[in-house]
Formats: sequence, structure tokens, C-alpha cells
Amino acid sequence: MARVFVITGPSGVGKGTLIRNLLSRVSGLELSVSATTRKPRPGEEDGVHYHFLTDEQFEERVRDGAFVEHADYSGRRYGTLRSELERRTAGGVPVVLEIEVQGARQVRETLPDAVQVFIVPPSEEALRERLVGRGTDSSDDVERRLKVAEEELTARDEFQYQVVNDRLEDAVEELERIVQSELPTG
Ligand SMILES: Nc1nc2c(ncn2[C@@H]2O[C@H](COP(=O)(O)OP(=O)(O)O)[C@@H](O)[C@H]2O)c(=O)[nH]1
Ligand SMILES: Nc1ncnc2c1ncn2[C@@H]1O[C@H](COP(=O)(O)OP(=O)(O)O)[C@@H](O)[C@H]1O
Repeated sequence: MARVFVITGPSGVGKGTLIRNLLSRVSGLELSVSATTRKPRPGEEDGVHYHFLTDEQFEERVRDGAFVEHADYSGRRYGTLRSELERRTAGGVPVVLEIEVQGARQVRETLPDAVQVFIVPPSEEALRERLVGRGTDSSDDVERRLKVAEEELTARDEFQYQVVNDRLEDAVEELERIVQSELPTG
């Protein structure tokens, strides 16, 4: 089975940004598109950014065992579809999962060979600035995410690799080094 890379860490730390950069640098690496019950943000497309599901559709997939992992986050549900993962890894394509901490813990149990990377903010203040600066979440949502972040940050030591996302370019390079070293050619 091809390599699975789990990128986790608090909302707003820069996971999405880092992964976009990583995918453009590491040829062959693909992102697993998650399912969620949250509403699409402007510009987000179904099947590209997420598979946007209703609560009923999500629950049906939980019952069918369609998820490798799933979690509740800030009042919404998120999960990795087995089909998204396996159609890639079965063909030898390495995959990145961008998921929150509870999901990453589940993957550690079910896919112990997955490489786990926790992205750390330079400070809690920087995290707040990034979440506010991104402009995609209401102030209530930002506060909810920061509250979850406090808890998530206490979990950083559980993870095999930790990358501080202070200067973006440095963090991208560090992440790329980790990924390359864990790939068969690395
Ligand atoms: N467990 C789990 N978490 C996910 C999944 N997809 C996304 N997430 C996480 O859910 C949280 C909220 O995601 P989202 O609403 O898109 O906000 P954003 O990541 O801050 O842009 C983030 O920490 C994501 O990494 C998934 O498939 N499983
Ligand atoms: N190293 C960095 N320095 C400053 N801003 C950053 C950095 N990395 C990401 N950002 C910005 O922070 C915000 C949150 O990043 P994003 O990738 O959406 O985080 P996540 O996917 O972890 O929620 C975005 O507006 C992004 O442009």
C-alpha cells in the first residue's frame, strides 16, 4: 500500500496552505477529499474541496462503514471516505489527509504506518490573526475554533513530526523534506 500522510493541527494554522504548496512540489502526491456536513464557503466546490453531505447522508455512510475515520468538529461532521483513500493507495499513489486531531488519533490506530505531522502555530495570537485574516468564518466560529485549538495544541507531542508554521516558505520546505524522506525514493 502506498504511503499515507496525515497533516493535523488547529484550524487556521495553515494546513491547507502548506498542503497546496506541498502538492505542487511533490509529484504524484494527491489529497484525499473529505466529506463534511458544513456549508460550502464561497468558491468551494462539491467534490473538489469537500464532498458536501446532509446529516442524513453522512450518517448513512457512517452506518455503512464508509469512513476510515470521522469526527465532530465545531458542531459539524467531517470524515475520510475509505473510497477516496483506497482508490489512490491501491494504485500506488501516496495520499495526504488534512484532518483534525480526533481523526488523526483514529488513523493512528487503524493505519499505524501512516506518517503523522502536527502543524504548530508560532503563537496563539498568530493563530487568531490568521483565522480572522482568512475572513471565512463568523466571529462566533473563530472563537469556537480557537477554543478547540487550545485543546488540540496539548496533543502536539503525540505526533511523530511537528512543524512550526511561522515563515511559510520555511515550513513548506520542512514539510517537503519530511514527505520526501518517507517516500520510497526518499
Ligand atoms: N477528522 C477529520 N477532520 C477533517 C476532515 N476534513 C477536514 N477536517 C478538519 O476539520 C476542521 C475544520 O475544517 P474546515 O471547516 O474546512 O475549516 P479549516 O480547515 O479551518 O479551513 C479542520 O481542522 C480540518 O482539518 C476529515 O475528513 N476528517
Ligand atoms: N506561515 C504563514 N504566515 C502567515 N499567514 C499564513 C501562514 N500560513 C497560512 N497563513 C494564512 O493563514 C490563514 C489560515 O490558513 P489555512 O491554510 O486556511 O489554515 P487551515 O487549513 O489550517 O485552517 C490563511 O489566510 C493563510 O493564508
